[in-house]
Amino acid sequence: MSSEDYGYDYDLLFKIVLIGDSGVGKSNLLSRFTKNEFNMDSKSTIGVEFATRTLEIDGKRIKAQIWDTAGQERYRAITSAYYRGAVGALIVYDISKSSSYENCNHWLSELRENADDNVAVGLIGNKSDLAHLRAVPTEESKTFAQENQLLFTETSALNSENVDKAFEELINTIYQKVSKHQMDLGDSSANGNANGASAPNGPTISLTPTPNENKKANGNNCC
Ligand SMILES: Nc1nc2c(ncn2[C@@H]2O[C@H](COP(=O)(O)OP(=O)(O)OP(=O)(O)O)[C@@H](O)[C@H]2O)c(=O)[nH]1
Repeated sequence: MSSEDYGYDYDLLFKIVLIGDSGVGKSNLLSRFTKNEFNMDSKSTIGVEFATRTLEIDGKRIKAQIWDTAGQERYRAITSAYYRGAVGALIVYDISKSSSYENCNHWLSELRENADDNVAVGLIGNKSDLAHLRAVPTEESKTFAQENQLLFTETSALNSENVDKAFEELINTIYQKVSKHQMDLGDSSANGNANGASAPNGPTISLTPTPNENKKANGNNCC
């Protein structure tokens, strides 16, 4: 039976989390990728939000469910629930703010402590349109990414530069990990939960499919 027979509109669901300091542009990267929207006056995220976009790889419909939360410490009482079931993460900093880059070490440690060992991770230097205010050299971030086995892209949520590329590279990497895991298991888990990815007609790990595409999950409704 195919997943369509079960009434699902995707074959695999990947939970991806966005992390990074407040104001680096996480919410705008999410809205640019999922809705092609940008908001110059966006307010700090309160609670947790998510939005989805479905892509096709190898003829399979991959639904990326991307979670966004506030970078501010005072809103961050949800850490372990936020990371639970994530198969990918993007650590975002602002290329014009060196403190946001220096804090990437903290975000990487928090991710490693809370997420699955197999989680695929990308580093994003956002606001590349602010080249005249650049405070973080590209080469420095590239080296940091290589040393920590992270994908690396500089993006602009404002003018869309590399936003699709950054998300698609991460989703592709997750997909390769899932495919490899299935091959290692002789494909016996074709509907299964390689690295925590959930398939509609396989066992659901920590994420259940949602009926609505874009949801807000504030406070008690969250996680
Ligand atoms: N120039 C420029 N500004 C951006 C870009 N992305 C986001 N911004 C602006 O940066 C500010 C913060 O953006 P948000 O997307 O709310 O940042 P955030 O990381 O979600 O912030 P928190 O929710 O507080 O964690 C807003 O004024 C955005 O308009 C970008 O690529 N270029």
